[in-house]
Amino acid sequence: DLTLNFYSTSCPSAELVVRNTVRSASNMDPTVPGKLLRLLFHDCFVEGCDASVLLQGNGTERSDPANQSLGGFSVIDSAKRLLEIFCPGTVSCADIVALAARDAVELTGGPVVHIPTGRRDGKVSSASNVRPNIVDTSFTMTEMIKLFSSKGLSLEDLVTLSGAHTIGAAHCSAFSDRFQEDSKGKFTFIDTSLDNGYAEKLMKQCPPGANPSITVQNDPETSFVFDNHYYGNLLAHRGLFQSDSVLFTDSRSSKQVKNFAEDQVGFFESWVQSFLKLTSIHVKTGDEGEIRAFCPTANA
Ligand code: HEM
Ligand SMILES: [Ca+2]
Ligand SMILES: [Ca+2]
Repeated sequence: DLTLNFYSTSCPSAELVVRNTVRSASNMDPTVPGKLLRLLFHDCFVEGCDASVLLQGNGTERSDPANQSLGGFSVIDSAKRLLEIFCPGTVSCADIVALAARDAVELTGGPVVHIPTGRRDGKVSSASNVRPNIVDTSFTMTEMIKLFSSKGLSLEDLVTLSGAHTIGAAHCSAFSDRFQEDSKGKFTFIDTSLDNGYAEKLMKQCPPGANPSITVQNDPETSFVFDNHYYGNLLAHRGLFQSDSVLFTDSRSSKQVKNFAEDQVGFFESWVQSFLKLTSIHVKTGDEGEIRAFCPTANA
């Protein structure tokens, strides 16, 4: 099992080193926290929270198109490099990913979460495991509930963890399925439930043929602050992805969305619980897996 302060004797500075690395990287590049938080999600949903998402090479998870827009790898590598100096062969990459995401939330104003550690690094990473385990923005509510429940996460966890979209950014391609090109080459929004002003703004930011590297902010007013503003957006019909909007349009979750929009403390309390569940999915402990020496490759 995971335990609080797993490294207290083997590597007392472990959590501090991760925190300082995340802090200085985020100070230099404010897009870092969003990247680290999403990296955790994509790690934990595929093979559990085991750093499988970090492995490089042909046919690994990282090579799957669904993972092309992930980032934050260099921050994890920097923390690992330091930890290998202080306490060689001790702190897993899986724990670094979880701690870094936890710190990213706290650094952007979100709740403090004390997470247990002791995760071991996996040796399996296969691109073919990515699609069946990662939610696509086109998923229906029922499909999302089903996938989350296969990870031990409830509908309430789904609504809470989607609140991660209060920070970070997305590429135009991530929501282009909500646009439609008419016969004159004019783009319109298919999804008429979307706020008009917001839809127009998005279409301006992502014109046809736009540079594929352009990103838009998930939560335009406070995209660098971990707050409950995301839920206010959903109420105002300004959810960026179809999978965000549906949380408010579906009667199974609309009440929770409304509650969180009105009550940031309630959202934060729920976040702590759901984040603990997310970071515990299928963890490897004891003598399972290994402690990698270098996060992008399994030990020889
Ligand atoms: C519930 C279904 C979810 C879907 C369909 C979804 C989908 C997406 C997509 C398409 C992007 C944009 C990626 C890009 O174009 O660069 C994104 C960004 C992001 N997602 Fe999610 N996501 C979901 C849940 C989550 C969860 C549970 C978390 C974490 C707890 C999360 C954290 C993030 C973050 C922080 C970003 C911003 C990344 C950045 O700034 O680079 N998402 N998500
Ligand atoms: Ca994994
Ligand atoms: Ca925000």
